[in-house]
Amino acid sequence: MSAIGVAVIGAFGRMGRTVCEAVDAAEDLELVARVGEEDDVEALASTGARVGVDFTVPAVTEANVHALLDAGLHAVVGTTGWTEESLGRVREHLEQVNAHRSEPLGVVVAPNFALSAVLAMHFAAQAARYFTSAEVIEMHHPDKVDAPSGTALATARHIAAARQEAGLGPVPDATETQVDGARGAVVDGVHVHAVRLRGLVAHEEILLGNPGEQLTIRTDSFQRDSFMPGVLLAVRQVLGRPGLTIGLEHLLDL
Ligand SMILES: NC(=O)C1=CN([C@@H]2O[C@H](COP(=O)(O)OP(=O)(O)OC[C@H]3O[C@@H](n4cnc5c(N)ncnc54)[C@H](OP(=O)(O)O)[C@@H]3O)[C@@H](O)[C@H]2O)C=CC1
Ligand SMILES: O=C(O)C1=N[C@H](C(=O)O)C[C@H](O)C1
Repeated sequence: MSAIGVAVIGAFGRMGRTVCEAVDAAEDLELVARVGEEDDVEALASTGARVGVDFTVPAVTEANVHALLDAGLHAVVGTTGWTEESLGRVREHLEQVNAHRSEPLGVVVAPNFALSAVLAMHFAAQAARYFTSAEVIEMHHPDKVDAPSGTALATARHIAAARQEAGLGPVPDATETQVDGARGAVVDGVHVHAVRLRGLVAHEEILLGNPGEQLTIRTDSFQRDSFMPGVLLAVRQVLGRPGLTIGLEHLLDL
C-alpha cells in the first residue's frame, strides 16, 4: 500500500518541526510539503498530499483549513483559538465540498494531542459531578501567544457541562477581590488560571474540592514528542472520518 502524503503547515515552528520529524519517521506516511508563512496552502493540491496538518497561530488556522478543503485535502488541526462560530463555518464548508466528492473529506481539530492531557480532561469531566468546587490551572512556556490554553478552555467547558447535567449550581466563592484578575478568567462559571514560566512546556492541574477532601488531576507534557502519537493517529484516521471531529477522545474510544 502506498504511503499517505502529508503536508505540514507551520512547519518551521516548535510543533511543526516536531511533526515533520514524526511524519518522516513513520513508514506509512510521506512528508511531501513543509509550508511556512509565505507559502500558498491551495498549491498543495499538486503535491500529492492527502492530509494537511496545521500547527500555526490562532489568527490564520481557520483560513488554512478552508484552503485545505478547497485543495481537496483532509485536515488535522492542533492550533488553538477555535470558537463555536469558526467550527460551524468549517462544518458548513465540509458539507458543501463533500456533497460533490466520492471520497468525503474529514477535519480533526484537537486542543491537545497528548494522551495524558486527553485522559486528564476525560477524568475531570467524569469527576466534576461529585465535587462542589472546581478550578483549572494551566502552566506553559512563556513563548505561548494565547491564554488561557485551548486545553484549559476545553477542560473548563467539559467540567461546566458535567456540573450542569448533574444539576450543580455555581461554585462556592465569597471572595471580594482587591486586584482585577486575581481569581483568573471565568469560563462557563469555572475559574481558569494561566501561568507562563521559562522551563515549562505544557502542564495542567484540575482541582476538585469538597468539604474535607480534594482530588487533583495533573497532566505534564515535558517534551513535544508527547503530542506525536495523537497527531499521527489523527492523520491515519481522518481519511475514514468524514465531517468534523472535535477532540482526540473520539479517536480513542473514550
Ligand atoms: N493540539 C496540541 O496538542 C498542541 C497545540 N499547540 C498549538 O499549536 C500552535 C502552534 O504552537 P507552536 O508550534 O508552539 O507555535 P510556534 O510559534 O512555534 O509556531 C507557529 C508557526 O506557524 C507559522 N505561521 C504563522 N502564520 C502562518 C501561515 N499563515 N502559514 C503557515 N505558517 C504560519 C509561524 O511562522 P513565523 O514564526 O514565521 O510567524 C511559526 O513558524 C499554537 O496554537 C499552540 O497552542 C501546541 C502544542 C500542542
Ligand atoms: O502552545 C502550546 O505549547 C500548547 N498549546 C495547546 C493549548 O493551548 O492547549 C496544547 C498544549 O497545552 C501545548
